[in-house]
Amino acid sequence: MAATPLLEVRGIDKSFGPVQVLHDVGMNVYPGEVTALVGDNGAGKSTLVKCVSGIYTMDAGTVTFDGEQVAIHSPRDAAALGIEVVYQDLALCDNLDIVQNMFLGRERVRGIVLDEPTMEQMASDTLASLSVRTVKSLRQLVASLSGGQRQTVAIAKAVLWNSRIVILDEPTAALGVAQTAQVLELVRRMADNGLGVVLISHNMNDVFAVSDRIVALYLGRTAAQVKTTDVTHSQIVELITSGRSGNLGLPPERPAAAGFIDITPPGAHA
Ligand SMILES: Nc1ncnc2c1ncn2[C@@H]1O[C@H](COP(=O)(O)OP(=O)(O)OP(=O)(O)O)[C@@H](O)[C@H]1O
Repeated sequence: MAATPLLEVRGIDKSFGPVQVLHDVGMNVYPGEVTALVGDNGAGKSTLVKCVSGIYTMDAGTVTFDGEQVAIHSPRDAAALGIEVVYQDLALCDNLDIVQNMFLGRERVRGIVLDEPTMEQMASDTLASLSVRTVKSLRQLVASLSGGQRQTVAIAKAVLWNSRIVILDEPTAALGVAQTAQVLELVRRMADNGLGVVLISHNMNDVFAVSDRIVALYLGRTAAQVKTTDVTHSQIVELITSGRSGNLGLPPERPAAAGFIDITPPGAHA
């Protein structure tokens, strides 16, 4: 596990008109780790991710990437840093095959024709790097894939672009037990390959099965950022539902009002 965050967001405020949705939000994402982003419906998870991925402009706050403060004004800025988001609807085209989907909008060309062999090789290498064995042919239409396979293609598509951080929005929400296990394995493997992975999830089993850290949002504020091994299911549920957990033993010098709480003892990140 890394000592230095790959992505560090601090003090993010975001309002829609008169309604402030994010208040002084902070989150660290470490390379080689899965950071679960949890919170009740409307807590601000999607809004935070949209700020980090350049879809929304934040009203205040800083983003540090790889130790340098950066400005993310558009999805293009985020992609240039290697931040990719896999949304719940997956945005795959049913009438295209796996390779076509993975390169959609970023096709490789040789001269005036598409460089199919290179794209196929890159798609194949990416799936192999993730140890994906569930896809039979790269030329299969996405329409013929199961939910888990579609999720796999969407994740591989995000990983393909020299990504450093991949943010997954509820990747197992529509999946059965076996497919959920496969996708969680994939999530773990991405982190093991050195990526910083952010997993938005309402499913505490998934969160505890695969994450290294948990960031809990409550009513648009960071209620806690903790190592997964330092907390229990019920403490996280308490944080999600009330914004506090009496059992967490938060240090008094870092009260909840600071908006960013990391109960990991200093030096224990490594
Ligand atoms: N474009 C928008 N305009 C106005 N309000 C918005 C907009 N997007 C989100 N909100 C509001 O911001 C708050 C946070 O929403 P957000 O979608 O970020 O929460 P979430 O934690 O992702 O929830 P869920 O788990 O239900 O997806 C909600 O009260 C929501 O109604």
